[in-house]
Amino acid sequence: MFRSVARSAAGKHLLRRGYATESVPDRKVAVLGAAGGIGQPLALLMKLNPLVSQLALYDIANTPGVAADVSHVNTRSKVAGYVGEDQLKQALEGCDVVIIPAGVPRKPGMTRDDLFNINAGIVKGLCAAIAKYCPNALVNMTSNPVNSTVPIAAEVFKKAGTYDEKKLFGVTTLDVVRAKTFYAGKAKVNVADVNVPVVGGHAGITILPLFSQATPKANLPEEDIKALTKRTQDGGTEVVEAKAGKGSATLSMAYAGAIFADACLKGLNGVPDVVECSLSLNFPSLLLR
Ligand SMILES: NC(=O)C1=CN([C@@H]2O[C@H](COP(=O)(O)OP(=O)(O)OC[C@H]3O[C@@H](n4cnc5c(N)ncnc54)[C@H](O)[C@@H]3O)[C@@H](O)[C@H]2O)C=CC1
Ligand SMILES: O=C([O-])CC(=O)C(=O)O
Repeated sequence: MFRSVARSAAGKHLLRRGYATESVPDRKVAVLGAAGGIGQPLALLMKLNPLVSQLALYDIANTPGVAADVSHVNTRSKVAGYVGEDQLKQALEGCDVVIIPAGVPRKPGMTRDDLFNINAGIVKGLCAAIAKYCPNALVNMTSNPVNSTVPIAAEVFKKAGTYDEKKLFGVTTLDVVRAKTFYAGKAKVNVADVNVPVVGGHAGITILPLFSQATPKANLPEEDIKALTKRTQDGGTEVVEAKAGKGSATLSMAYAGAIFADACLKGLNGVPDVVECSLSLNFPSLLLR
């Protein structure tokens, strides 16, 4: 299991498109788990994205209120809230991108793997519905443990005959966001100029920030690189402990999820050279090594 780079398959004839609403195609995005700690700010950020024309907010509870609230923001997309399994079909039909932050977050003392029993079942059910109602959508898996929920989704899609490895992503953008922030602080460079590729998975030592490839170059000493690597790997735990039982990262995760979804939409729209790290099962032969 390792991380791949999501690239747009841009045809030569496709123009780089900006954000002018008149020129961008219609795109439907669904957020599953939209009433949660990540779901709500993510819904707002996707409402602010001019590449989205329809925004479907699905949860097992509380989405009518979230949808009514977000729908008043004066941006392009039309917002609809869907609540309960009976409305999942409507939420998913016609989707181009489905973002899944549904499931329980961890508390201090837990690992992401401790969430497996509950979240595996949630993700399995949602992916079965995706296979049925929007089999061509890009799926941005956010629910933890991402290292396991992505393979679960892949198996559900394989069983349904809809699996496309290029369309299933484990959202690891928060590791990139953290690596960029921590590196900029240590290297004393403008964070807006920083790029740090992060490969691997999304738990502990499977998170591999490549500070040797970071730009702008800073020639940090080995001990600084080690400390930055550890802080990036432990970033989720840092937030879980600071929240002291009230959940895990939500705001920074919503930001990261919105960045990754925006990259997906740009890729679908044919924008060239869109590059974001994500967990992918694209190269299964590497799993055997
Ligand atoms: N990939 C990453 O980098 C990160 C992943 N996470 C993960 O994201 C997940 C969500 O975290 P939070 O939003 O903080 O949790 P939360 O508990 O605040 O929200 C989760 C939402 O999922 C909903 N939900 C539960 N079962 C559902 C189902 N069957 N269908 C649709 N919605 C359902 C709940 O009603 C709730 O509104 C957790 O598993 C957490 O570990 C959190 C931070 C970063
Ligand atoms: O640590 C957690 O449980 C949530 C998460 O994945 C992160 O913040 O990276």
